[in-house]
Amino acid sequence: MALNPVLGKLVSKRVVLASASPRRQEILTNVGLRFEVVPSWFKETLEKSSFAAPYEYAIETAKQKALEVANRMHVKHLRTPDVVIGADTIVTVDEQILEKPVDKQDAYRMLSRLSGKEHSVFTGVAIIHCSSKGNQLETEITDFYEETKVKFSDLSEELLWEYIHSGEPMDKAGGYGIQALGGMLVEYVHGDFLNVVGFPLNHFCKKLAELYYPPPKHTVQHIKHDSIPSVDTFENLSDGESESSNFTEHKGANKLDSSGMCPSRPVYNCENTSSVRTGFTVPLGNQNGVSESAAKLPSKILDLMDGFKASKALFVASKLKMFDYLKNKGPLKAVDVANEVGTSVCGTERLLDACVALGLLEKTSQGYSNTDSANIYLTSDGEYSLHGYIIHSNDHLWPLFTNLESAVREGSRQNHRAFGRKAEDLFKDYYHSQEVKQRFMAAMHSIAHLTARDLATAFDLSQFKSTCDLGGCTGALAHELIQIYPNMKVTVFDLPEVIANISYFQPSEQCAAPVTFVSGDFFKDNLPEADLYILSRVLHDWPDEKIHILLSKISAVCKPGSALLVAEIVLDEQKTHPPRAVLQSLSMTEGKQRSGSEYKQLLEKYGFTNTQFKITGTLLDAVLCFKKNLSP
Ligand SMILES: Cc1cn([C@H]2C[C@H](O)[C@@H](COP(=O)(O)OP(=O)(O)OP(=O)(O)O)O2)c(=O)[nH]c1=O
Repeated sequence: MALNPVLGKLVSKRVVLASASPRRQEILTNVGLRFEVVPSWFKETLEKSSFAAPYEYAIETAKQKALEVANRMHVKHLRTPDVVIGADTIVTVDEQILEKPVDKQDAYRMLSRLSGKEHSVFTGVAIIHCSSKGNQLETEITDFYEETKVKFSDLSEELLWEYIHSGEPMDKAGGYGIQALGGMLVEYVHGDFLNVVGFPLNHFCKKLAELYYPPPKHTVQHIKHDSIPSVDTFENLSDGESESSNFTEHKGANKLDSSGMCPSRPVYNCENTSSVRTGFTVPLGNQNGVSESAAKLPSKILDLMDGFKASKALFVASKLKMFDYLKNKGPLKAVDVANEVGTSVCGTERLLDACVALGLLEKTSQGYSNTDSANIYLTSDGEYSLHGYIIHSNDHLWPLFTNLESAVREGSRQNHRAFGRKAEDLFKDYYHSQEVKQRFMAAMHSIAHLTARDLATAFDLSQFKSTCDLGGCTGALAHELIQIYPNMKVTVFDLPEVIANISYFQPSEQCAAPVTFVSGDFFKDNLPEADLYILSRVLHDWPDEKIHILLSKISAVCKPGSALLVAEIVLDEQKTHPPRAVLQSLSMTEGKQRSGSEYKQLLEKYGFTNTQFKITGTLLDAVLCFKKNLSP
């Protein structure tokens, strides 16, 4: 591939990306670059007014970020990298530099300044070549910047706040992410799209070409910033070494473009487009002082009012295994489904129609059949079956939520009202009644299996030789880890009652290395040795005293440099998003959901630093932190 010779120059080098930005990591990983991530501790506090131009500020910050990492690795960790890459992205509008917003108000201020205008996004990049002479670190610094112009549509107040509440703006310069929801705000992009996302890949490759393939001496005087070799000339570059032979073929740069990722189109307010259904009387006129806009259907509220009916329809159809019958025998008429399931024909027909209305089933003249999603997620043997979790929701969460009013009044869990027993007794029951035990494990397995790939790939975990998933239940995540990191030894540690029942959940095709299951209680027993510990959906469930016991134990067995991966839904700093986490809190377990800064603080208390977050926007986010190195 044409680009290989340039990036191939870095293959034999120890390359470090001095950035916590998941976007930068992704952009460089996508082109097959191998590197370690060591986020910089340099605080972005340079005096902006002391720079003649905004790009100078971005370049200097990038340089300082990279130098801090190079120095720290050299002095503290006694490991001198060959190349350290640092970057800094800023947005400028009306001669003002915008960095990441500090809170929602700040995001609001930034986005309202950008509304309806063109602005510039600058990324400064520093490539530092390091060497060690005696005890001294020697550096050679190359830097550059890239500018991209972006224009925003006019943004309504409502849209601005909806976007801010999505949580997306908070870790991004200018308060938006063009690669995700923020793409909807953008009218046009002039220049390198990836530069806006945080890393100007094209310019970076040209710089490498300049560094590693300097032009013949007699042409040096003709080289200017804007005439460095273009990417399509890279294939002609060769220095006689055959890099391509030891540089593995990799995927193309997956280069995002504004047309593919972020269609420029006007942003519509969904409330305005909701259709008026017949049967509703909507006061449209101005009678009785009711304005036209006040009389619009509040579709969100109406949906919430009906939400419980929809959930229960899904639960009951799942419990009666209707999706299983339809998968195996569909299309079926209501009477056939009723006969299979042993239910009334009229009740079954109503339930099937409700499932069609909810988009779970399809109805034709031949009868009812599953949608593709129903086959995958709703059948009990579907590839990513959520059946177990749906049954848990019906049998366990539904009765608890029925008592929500008492929970709010009393501030406590409602197990005694819902099940006639205290919470602890009930928890013990999970391991006494075989049926309840299987149900609970199936529920945990559903979510673990569905989220396993996202979690296993949220960070590059290839540096860890051994991993222990604490409370890893059926081993769904463990199996995925072995698929992705075949050299990793993975142990699942869970209660004996759980381990005794895992066989049903094991994949039919065994991986190259089997998962090891070890039984024990992570609050009481010794933990297996590992370089990486995982706590997935554990911390939010336990009170502070229990978390103290658990994290103290993990911290005690972790050697410096070992890591802990926490999988939870990370709340935004206001702790009101995403709704799934906030609604889960209502079940009033003794634990709680936490924001990013709360997780960081909690983990630091137990000696874990370098905390990195991967907000997946799906069911679980990932937090990776490392056990602090002892001072040299
Ligand atoms: C404008 C814009 C910025 N960004 C991101 C890129 C950068 O990650 C971030 C700007 O902050 P930076 O300070 O450049 O980088 P960072 O804090 O994320 O990581 P580090 O300092 O450790 O290198 O904003 C987007 O992801 N999309 C966008 O559209």
